Amino acid sequence: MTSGYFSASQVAAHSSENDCWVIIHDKVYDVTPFLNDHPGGKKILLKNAGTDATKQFDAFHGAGVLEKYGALCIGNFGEPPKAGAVEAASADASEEDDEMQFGEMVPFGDPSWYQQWGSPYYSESHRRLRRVMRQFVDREIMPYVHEWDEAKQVPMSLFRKCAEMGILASIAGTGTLPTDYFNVEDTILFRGGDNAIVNPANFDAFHAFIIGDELARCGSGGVLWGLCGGLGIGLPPVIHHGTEELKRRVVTECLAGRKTICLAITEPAAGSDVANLTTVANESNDGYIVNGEKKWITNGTFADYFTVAVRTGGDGMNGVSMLLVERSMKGVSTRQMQCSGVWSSGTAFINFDDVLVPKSNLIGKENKGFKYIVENFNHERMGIVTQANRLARVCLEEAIKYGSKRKTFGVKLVDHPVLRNKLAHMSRQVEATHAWTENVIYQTMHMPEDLQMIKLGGPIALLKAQATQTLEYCAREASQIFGGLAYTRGGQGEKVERIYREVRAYAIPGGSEEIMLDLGMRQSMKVATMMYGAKL
Ligand code: HEM
Repeated sequence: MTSGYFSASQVAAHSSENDCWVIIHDKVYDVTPFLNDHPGGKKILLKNAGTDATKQFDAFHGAGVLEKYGALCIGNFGEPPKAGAVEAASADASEEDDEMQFGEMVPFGDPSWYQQWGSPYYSESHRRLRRVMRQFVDREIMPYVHEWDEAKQVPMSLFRKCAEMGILASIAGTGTLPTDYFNVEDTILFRGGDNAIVNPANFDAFHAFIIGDELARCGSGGVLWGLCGGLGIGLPPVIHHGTEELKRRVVTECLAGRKTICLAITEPAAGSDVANLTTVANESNDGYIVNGEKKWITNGTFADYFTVAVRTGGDGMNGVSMLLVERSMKGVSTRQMQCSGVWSSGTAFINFDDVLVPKSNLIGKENKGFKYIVENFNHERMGIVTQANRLARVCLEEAIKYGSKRKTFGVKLVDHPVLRNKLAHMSRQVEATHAWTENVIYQTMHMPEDLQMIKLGGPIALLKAQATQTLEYCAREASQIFGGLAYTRGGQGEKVERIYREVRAYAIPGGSEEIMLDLGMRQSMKVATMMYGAKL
């Protein structure tokens, strides 16, 4: 893009098939090389050639299109700014960090603390972080999501960019930063001590929440699972229980975005019933010989490392261990599964065929694997809650934006009471889920860890069900509002169509809604009687 300025008459002079310019949102685009490729056709562009086509453009396109086709932009429309105006504008921008207002101000399109509501949870560093994360997602992720989804993979370059930001360390860090395994000074978010966007010494669970929430604005469970689905659940067991050698090698490489890891527990027959898994690791002189199959393994198609639940002992949960299997080991094979959603996350079927794994790849102690798996459940479920509720919010935001421009029978969609009723039900659920999430996050920061396992397990299970049912509701209602546009891939209904297909990828893994609801109540009843003395 150039920074030149063009007047209306200059643009009007370019209105032929060989030389076609249009003005959209005060920018000038030379669409000549794009005429034959325009999905809406050549004619419609020529009809608007040389004019300000903002209104027509907005009627047919989603917000990300201009970002994606930025190369067509040749300059600005109108008069160049007067001297001094640029400095004044940048002074305003630097003050923005302190502002209570941030985002597009679509009602309920962002959490309430973005819209001038007070909150005890957030300070200046949280406000700085949301701004930087938003820029990152808008530039580096949002324009490419559809492409990655169709290609069924996220590029490795995204992992490296997220590592440079410091995002990978935040995802793997279960509420704190694993600073022993990456250099904070190499990251954009955490370098510079007191002058950092977030001083690593002050990093808290709300910073991690903002990172997850802002990432999920991309509107793709595939990208989110692709980036976080292995790292957030496969790496913590290594960080917490791996040998120093494993940590130095594996954790460091994964946090640098050079290698990827996944968690392999679920099996074709046992499903997620860990106590009944059948993948075996038999001890031999040289290590363990692993045989078995794993299914629905997120990131399994591309991961370099597999944190695998294996049977090393007798039946039940006390015979389960965790082993780090490496793709480079002979006998490991993976194939992509064809799923209804989260396409770019690399869901895999995995075969282990006489894989020899050295003893040094044992994670923690033999037959203690079940404990290590359960330990990370709360963290995993809070990650799902964060993503699911933001995806629900994306559906709401998209529906409000689309409903505010689309007219039927001469009336905007949002002016039909029946439509507003849908938006109202979406809004109240998203806001309630967000407030409950913040409350639980606050508890994770102030409650001793051993108590968290007991007291928060039930509420977090219920919260997971709350978030995924909110997502299901919002995806459905947004699809109804978008009509045919949410029934086709790409275009204006792109996010809603994709999210609708991805609902099950949130409602089932990490504990299905049915199990979460039952566990949530059972656990809460137990805590009430045993810890608070309720006479039930
Ligand atoms: C820089 C200029 C433009 C670019 C880069 C562009 C790009 C695109 C893209 C990528 C699509 C596919 C759907 C989507 O991803 O949203 C599309 C569809 C379309 N565009 Fe454009 N477009 C431009 C200008 C215009 C203008 C000025 C009009 C005038 C009305 C127009 C009318 C349409 C129509 C009617 C469709 C089909 C919508 C549908 O399938 O529902 N486009 N355009």
